Amino acid sequence: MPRRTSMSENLRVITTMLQMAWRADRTAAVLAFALAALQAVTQSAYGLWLKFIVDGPLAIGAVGGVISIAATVAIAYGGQRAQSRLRDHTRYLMNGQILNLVSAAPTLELHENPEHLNELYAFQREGYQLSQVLPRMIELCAVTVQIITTAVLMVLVDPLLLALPLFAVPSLLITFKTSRIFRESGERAAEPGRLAEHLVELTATPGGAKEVRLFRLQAEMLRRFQRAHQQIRRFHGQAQLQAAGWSLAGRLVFIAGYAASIALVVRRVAVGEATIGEAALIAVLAGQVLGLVSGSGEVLQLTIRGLVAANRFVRLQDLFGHATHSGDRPVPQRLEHGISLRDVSYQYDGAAQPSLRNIDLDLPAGSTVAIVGENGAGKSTLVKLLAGLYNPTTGTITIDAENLASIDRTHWQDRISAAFQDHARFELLVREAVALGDLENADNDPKVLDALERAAATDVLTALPRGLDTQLGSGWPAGVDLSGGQWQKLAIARAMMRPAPALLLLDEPSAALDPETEHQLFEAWTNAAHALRERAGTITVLVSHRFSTVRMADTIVVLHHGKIAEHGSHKDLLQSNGLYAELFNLQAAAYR
Ligand SMILES: Nc1ncnc2c1ncn2[C@@H]1O[C@H](COP(=O)(O)OP(=O)(O)OP(=O)(O)O)[C@@H](O)[C@H]1O
Repeated sequence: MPRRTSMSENLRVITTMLQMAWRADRTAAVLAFALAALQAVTQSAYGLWLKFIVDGPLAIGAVGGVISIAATVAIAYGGQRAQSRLRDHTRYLMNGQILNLVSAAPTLELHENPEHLNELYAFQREGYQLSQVLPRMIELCAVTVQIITTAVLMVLVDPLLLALPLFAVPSLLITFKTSRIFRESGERAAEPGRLAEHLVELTATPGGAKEVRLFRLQAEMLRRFQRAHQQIRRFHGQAQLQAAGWSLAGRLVFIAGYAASIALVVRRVAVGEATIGEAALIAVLAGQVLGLVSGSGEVLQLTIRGLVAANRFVRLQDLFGHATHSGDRPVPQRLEHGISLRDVSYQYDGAAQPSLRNIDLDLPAGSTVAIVGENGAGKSTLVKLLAGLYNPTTGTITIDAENLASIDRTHWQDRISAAFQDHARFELLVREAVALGDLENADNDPKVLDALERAAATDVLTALPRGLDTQLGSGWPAGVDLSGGQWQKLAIARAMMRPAPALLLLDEPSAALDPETEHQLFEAWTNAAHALRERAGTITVLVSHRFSTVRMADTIVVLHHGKIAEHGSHKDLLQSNGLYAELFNLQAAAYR
């Protein structure tokens, strides 16, 4: 449900936007506000200028006329340029801030909370309105300046003329009415609009395009697209007709007031109480009043819409800003003892029951640990807890006796390397996609090649047209797409970039590879981990469903419904003849 914002929240939003403008481009911000105010004054002064020319005291001549017009045009043009520069710079600054905030949060909880996701989604859709807030606020200031100067000039001629704006009030109210008509028609057109967008996307993306061709769906897609568009046009057409009727009625009321004002001034000129110049002044001002009153309504509405988006931005800032706080204790350079979990449970936000319960586990420094268990047993959740991507709901995780909750989370994550089954596909150059695993070595080709080798991914490289310089992703010029397994090998290579992490997490990173390759990879990693035992005390954690690989680990942890069913070496677990022995024998029998 949309929540109401308080006055102090609105004030904070406005201050944030003004600070943002100042930081984005202070010259453009000052110019935009100053020139808008100047433009408002010159517009009102135009009538005054006309009066003095008609009544004679002002003789500016042709040169003076040209200079005044040129100055007016320069002010208007300069103001527009400053506003659009300010809008662009603020938008970049804000998008950068959102990206920074969202990715700076060390845990994933906010990314999985539906309420926060809706907030983020709505912001992404409305974000463009944010760039309208400042220009609208500037316009609002300008309109206010113009209303005041216009009112002062009118009072000077005849205080009765102040009644004219009252005739413009129906037009102002009608602006609110018509914008409601358009908003409602927009809401009704949203569903066919989304459908039309979805149909275009389906035919344009490789996955959809394949099926559209094979099932010969082109004509059907076009028919559905046209039907959706007819609906959209009908909604918009009805709204436009209704709005036009209302606007006409409002204008007729104003025209009656306008005619009465002119008649009033003409009568005063006839009886010698006013000059012809004053009549010209009122004709100009009265014409501007309608534009001012109905225009300020429109600007006000756009400002409100922009402020709603700005409010969301401030809330996201609070939400993600708050989530970035973590402890400040350092991570030991070398793991001496290892990682311990004591009575750790984890329940996802909104989940009916915990995904992990009362986990007690020691991962000694320098060891290799395999985690096995059926789908949904809690393996990935355990991996993410170790990575500090979630905080345990209860219980503690300690790193060499230091509680993970008091360790600086970003430093801990700097000391981890990881590869996941649902890895990211970075559509960059191959070199960059791998080197992201250790930005300090982004330009170090020998390190990138070494990481590719340790990921058994050199075959991916040799098949690519430009080696490390190949652009990934077929949607980019000269870009190439890779198979699922090849993408996975690059993700593993990324994890291999950090030479001596404290923790190497491998969550089914080789599920798309054949069992033989996975076996060889884990064998190499186990040897490397043992070699690193003295230097870094690296703990290697592997999640896999393949028992031929898992058996190599020093410790195997068997998870069952979120609990540790048993743990120990392959030999010990086979001897104890529990769940592990049962699963191992089942898989071995299937391979025989
Ligand atoms: N983001 C989430 N929100 C809510 N529940 C989740 C979330 N992620 C996982 N779960 C639930 O937590 C439980 C453990 O999931 P987890 O991904 O850790 O299992 P897993 O052992 O890695 O499974 P798999 O072998 O299928 O990858 C499951 O019941 C799952 O439905």
